[in-house]
Amino acid sequence: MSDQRDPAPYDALLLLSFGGPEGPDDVVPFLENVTRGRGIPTERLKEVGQHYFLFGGVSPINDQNRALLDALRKDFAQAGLNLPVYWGNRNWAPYLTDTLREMVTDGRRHIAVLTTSAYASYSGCRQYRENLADALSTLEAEGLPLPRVDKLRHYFNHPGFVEPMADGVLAALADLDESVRAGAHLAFTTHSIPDSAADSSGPVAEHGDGGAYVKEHLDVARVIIDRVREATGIEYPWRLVYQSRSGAPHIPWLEPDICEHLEELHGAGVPAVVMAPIGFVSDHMEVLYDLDTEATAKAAELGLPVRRSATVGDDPRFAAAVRGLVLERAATERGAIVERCALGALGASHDLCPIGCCPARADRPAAAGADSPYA
Ligand SMILES: CC1=C(CCC(=O)O)c2cc3nc(cc4[nH]c(cc5[nH]c(cc1n2)c(C)c5CCC(=O)O)c(CCC(=O)O)c4C)C(CCC(=O)O)=C3C
Ligand SMILES: [Fe+2]
Repeated sequence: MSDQRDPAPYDALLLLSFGGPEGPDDVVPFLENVTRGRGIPTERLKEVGQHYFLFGGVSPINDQNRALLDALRKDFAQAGLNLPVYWGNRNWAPYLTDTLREMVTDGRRHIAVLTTSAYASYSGCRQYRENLADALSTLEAEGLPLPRVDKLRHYFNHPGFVEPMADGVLAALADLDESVRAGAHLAFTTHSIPDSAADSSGPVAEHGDGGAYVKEHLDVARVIIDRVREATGIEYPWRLVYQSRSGAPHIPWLEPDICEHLEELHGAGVPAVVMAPIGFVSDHMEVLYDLDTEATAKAAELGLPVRRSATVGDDPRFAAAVRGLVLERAATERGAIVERCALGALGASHDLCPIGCCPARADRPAAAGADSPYA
């Protein structure tokens, strides 16, 4: 049994997130950062800009990350784990490169990285690894010592991620009127991605046709359905559906969209729906706009009662799970054999993305994987 407080070889944890605007003037430059070289239609960008302006130009994601940082620091302190926690983003301040520079200047040399993205996919994994490689190359050009960065495994099936979501679904069901509750459907939602990105997601050797992204979400949905059945005695009908599609209409993305799904359920006489955004770690703009605003308005128009279940956010069980992931990886790096907890059928995800995992459209270096040009 390894020491439950020994983070060696790690000397810091980096919380790596997406970033978001903090006021109206930030919205357009933020969207430019996000979409550089991605070929998203201008119409879609204007529309997404409007979603942000509707909320005063402020993305909820930054305060959610600040809350998660507090939760992590509190959890580490209570557990006697002495490991400083930093925060950097891909698309807005505090920028990843600036945070990594600060970490190196503070003497950090072996960094564990937690991304606010739980599942495998280009957008949820390799793109973060590409940004890590870009940041390392900037530090290298500045003549700074390079830290080693290790990305923690995907935690979609970690109990500290799934259990708070299962509780959230139970709470949302309990909030429905009794007259419709027993007939309700559960709609698990996640970010739509291009079919091509879904098919090539994760290590293909492990997941084969269809890729890891959809399989991982289905596995989480089944665990939650089981928990809900244990708690209520009801096996609720469910489906995995998608939201937040962008990209040109002629390119196939994962479907159906949540709004279409609500229409279909309503047409079939379903009396109520719980929308469970299992693809999101906190209440991102996609949750606040695409579900709480758009899909909720669609449901109101149909006269269909809906509830949206909570995301994990800064739940103390999630903070404890992050501590577990750091200690698990630290022990692995020290050569110890460790228990890797995971719910569902897929088992714990890999530590190191193998070559060809979530291939990109362009040949770009990515750090923290088997194909990393860095140590
Ligand atoms: C899988 C996935 C996650 C989950 C993994 C993770 O969390 O990283 C995620 C997260 C997020 N996506 C976010 C915002 C945006 N994503 C966009 C565009 C895109 N996302 C994609 C996928 C994903 N995105 C894809 C395939 C595109 C098309 C362009 C491309 O191929 O790259 C665009 C451009 C406009 C639009 O098209 O919507 C914006 C503004 C925010 C911040 C929200 C906030 O402010 O709270 C967060 C957390
Ligand atoms: Fe996105």
